Amino acid sequence: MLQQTVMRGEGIDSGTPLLHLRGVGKVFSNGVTALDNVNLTISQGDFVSLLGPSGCGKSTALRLIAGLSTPTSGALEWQKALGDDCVGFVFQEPTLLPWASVFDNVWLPLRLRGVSRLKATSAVMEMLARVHLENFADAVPRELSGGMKMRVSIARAMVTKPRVLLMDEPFAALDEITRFKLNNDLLELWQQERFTAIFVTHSVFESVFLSNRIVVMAAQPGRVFRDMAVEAHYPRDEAFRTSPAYAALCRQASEVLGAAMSAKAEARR
Ligand SMILES: Nc1ncnc2c1ncn2[C@@H]1O[C@H](COP(=O)(O)OP(=O)(O)OP(=O)(O)O)[C@@H](O)[C@H]1O
Repeated sequence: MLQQTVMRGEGIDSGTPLLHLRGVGKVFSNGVTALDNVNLTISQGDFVSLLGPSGCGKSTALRLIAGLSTPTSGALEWQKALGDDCVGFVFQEPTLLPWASVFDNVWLPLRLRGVSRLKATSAVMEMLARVHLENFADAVPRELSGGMKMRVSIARAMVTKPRVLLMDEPFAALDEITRFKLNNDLLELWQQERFTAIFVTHSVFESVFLSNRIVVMAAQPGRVFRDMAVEAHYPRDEAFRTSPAYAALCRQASEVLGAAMSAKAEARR
């Protein structure tokens, strides 16, 4: 099994299946087959990236996993029923309430569950500390950089301690240096909190840096092209980012992505 070959950080509970996608398909009413016969198992504690060209169904897959959409064929099977708080979602845009403070933005999911501001204080401040924003609780979004806004968005998604964090190209709009920092912070958070991460990206470099598995997808129809293990130890840091091992893994993933894109071209002929 793939997960057995993956080297993980100390104490992360991985390898137990959490979610199976069995023959999952999604055909939209306009006739587009966004996903065709997707078979995938996500294990507890995985950091899985969905990598592929535009239109290969990455966001559609994430929306199905989030329960925001239903498959037109096949089924998603969770090993244990997930409660309402068990899935967090981070989008490409941070989508913060512009008039509310950082604290109040992060409090929002707890507030919607009836938790008072006072009772939420320790959870909110703990989450802000985890994303290195404990000194910005009273700031409003316009006072923050793009990277800080995204940190708030991650803190808001994590404040309910979800078991699964779904991220749809959360760092795509950020400059490269900010993106590197947020990649580091996200990995640190993942190792501390031990959630399962499913991360959509177009970036080979980001997927290799973050993930223990990369699901490379092909388009037309959207499908899984290759499920690759990223065989590198956590924690991963700047030394890893500049290592020959990282470069070799990026080259390997680029080659698979290239093959997935040619598979698309062949399917068109
Ligand atoms: N609601 C919808 N109705 C009709 N077609 C849709 C809908 N949502 C997505 N599609 C189509 O399904 C296919 C897969 O879309 P999806 O957004 O999942 O791909 P993606 O890999 O996330 O793309 P990108 O990387 O560009 O965001 C595309 O051809 C898209 O146009």
